[in-house]
Amino acid sequence: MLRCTTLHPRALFMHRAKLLHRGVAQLSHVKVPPTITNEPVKAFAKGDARDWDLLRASLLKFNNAALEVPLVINGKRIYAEESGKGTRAVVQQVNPANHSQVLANVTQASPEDVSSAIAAASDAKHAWYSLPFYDRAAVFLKAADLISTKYRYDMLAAVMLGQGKNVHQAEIDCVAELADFFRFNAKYAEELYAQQPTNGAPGIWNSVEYRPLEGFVYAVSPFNFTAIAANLVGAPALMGNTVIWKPSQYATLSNYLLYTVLEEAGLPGGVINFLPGEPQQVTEQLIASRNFGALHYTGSTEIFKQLNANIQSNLAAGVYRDYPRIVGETGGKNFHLVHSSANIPNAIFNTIRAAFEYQGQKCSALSRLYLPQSKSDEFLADLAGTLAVPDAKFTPTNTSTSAISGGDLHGFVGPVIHERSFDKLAAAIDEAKRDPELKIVCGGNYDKSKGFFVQPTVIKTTNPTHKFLSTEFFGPILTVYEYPDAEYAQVCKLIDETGTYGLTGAVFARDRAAIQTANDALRYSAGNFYINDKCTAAVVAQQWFGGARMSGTNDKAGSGNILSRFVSMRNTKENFYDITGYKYPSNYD
Ligand SMILES: NC(=O)c1ccc[n+]([C@@H]2O[C@H](COP(=O)([O-])OP(=O)(O)OC[C@H]3O[C@@H](n4cnc5c(N)ncnc54)[C@H](O)[C@@H]3O)[C@@H](O)[C@H]2O)c1
Ligand SMILES: N[C@@H](CCC=O)C(=O)O
Repeated sequence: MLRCTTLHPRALFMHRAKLLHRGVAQLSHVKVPPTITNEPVKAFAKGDARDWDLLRASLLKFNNAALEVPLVINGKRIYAEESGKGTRAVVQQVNPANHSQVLANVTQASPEDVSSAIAAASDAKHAWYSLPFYDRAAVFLKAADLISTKYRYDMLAAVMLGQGKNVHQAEIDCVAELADFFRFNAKYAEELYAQQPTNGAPGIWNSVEYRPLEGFVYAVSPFNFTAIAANLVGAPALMGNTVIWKPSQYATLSNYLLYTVLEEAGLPGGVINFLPGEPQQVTEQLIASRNFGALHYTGSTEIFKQLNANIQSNLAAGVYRDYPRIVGETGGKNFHLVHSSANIPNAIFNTIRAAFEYQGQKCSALSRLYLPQSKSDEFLADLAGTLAVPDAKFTPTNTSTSAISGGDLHGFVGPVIHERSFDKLAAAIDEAKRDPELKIVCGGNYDKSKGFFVQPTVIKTTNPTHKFLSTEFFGPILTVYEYPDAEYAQVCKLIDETGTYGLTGAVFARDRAAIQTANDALRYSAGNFYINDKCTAAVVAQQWFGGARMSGTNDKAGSGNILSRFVSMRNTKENFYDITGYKYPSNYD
């Protein structure tokens, strides 16, 4: 393996690419570091003064001035004011806890920029996939280390301010899960490449090459997890693909920071092209390209369905060279099922975390709860009582991120992401106040005067098929249905048949027969099923994540499986024996 560490990353990349064209020697079978393990989550407990100080310094940095965020195409930064390539709009990202604070002015891609990104992805392709795997993996392994060390507090601050997370939620996302994706993907890629044909014949050598897809990968990321954005771009790029990345307008600050970290880690220009822009316009243009090879999407179900339809229609019209791969993880209506044998305090605390941490804005968030009638009154009274303590109480001026610049960083809940979401949630709460089949157990307030705050709200319904039990609100609203204890098996069936999603779910019980009944009846109701644990917080490499039905293609982020969606295998057979005639033994005179 040739090492040349004194060159600038781009120069190093070009140098290595040239060597490859000349046939540089491969002198060892390099393995990914044996130390790969889950990144430890920092606690930010009361005594962790150094961590808090570093975090405050980073928060101040972003609080002081709005960042100008450019497009990055072929490694070149393009700002709105540059002339010569069409007109470009600018969109602002604001702090959802304080919507008068602008955090970033984000340049939006013009149609000419989209064309340039397609060309850049195509131009960078050969040199990138020709690099030894060791070199591609090194970029992502180094980026993971930069995130967990040098840029840890900046990443946390960007996510807390821009995406409305408290420090714990930011830690498990933009540090731990993000670093885990980059590190474990390298390990899984190595395992995938090692898979070779196992049978052979004398004189024959078979091998399989895991080619990147021939076209570019289009990555569309959601606002809620920076780690997911990292995996959406990182998984295909690691496998030798080039990527065009359209980040969410509500997460651009942290996403751009991630891009710059990847650059510092040695990512060559053109491999990942950072392309914020008007979603529909950018997408229509990209998926109309003959070079479109795959969609790697995470976001809402309706948009994914529409993208599927548009891609299939282009396919039928003969637009593409290949059948595009479509990998998408989408919405959920996740459940907790509590059996009468459950440890009730455990179920209550897990329910609060699953429904209300990060304001219910996780695809995995709990939003429907099924309680046995015998335990329901006790459960709901304790739940409401726990939510009423000052920490979790709805007071917009002292919730965690609402007062970030003022210094109160220790709350449990924060704002929802934007006004559209706030309005939708407020309308749902108002509807609950009017609907005779619904009763608000606790919560029910909202306020957008300063930030987009919705109080954690628990709503009881008497109707087992009420639309509140099947609609994804993506916010801190939990709907509860009380079932007769004797109808446990029927309620499993009810859960399975309510709604269109199949993402996450949990059963709480001590009785093993009850656990088994749920396990069996809910086999297709959740791609991630939990027993006596909350339905959120899957960890890379531990709980492989994703759901089926209308929750996505279930390719399992955090596992090696997803990498196989971004390669197209080529089998090579080499024959060491020459033949001396064309006839077979059976062809005799
Ligand atoms: N299953 C999972 O792993 C998972 C993980 C995170 C989020 N989600 C889901 O994501 C949703 C919340 O995230 P969000 O609010 O960012 O979702 P969203 O659907 O509003 O946006 C997702 C992405 O799609 C883009 N987009 C919007 N309109 C588009 C269009 N017409 N064409 C192409 N792209 C378009 C957005 O700009 C963004 O980049 C929820 O439904 C949640 O369940 C799922
Ligand atoms: N790993 C996260 C993914 C959340 C998606 O939005 C979880 O399982 O809660």
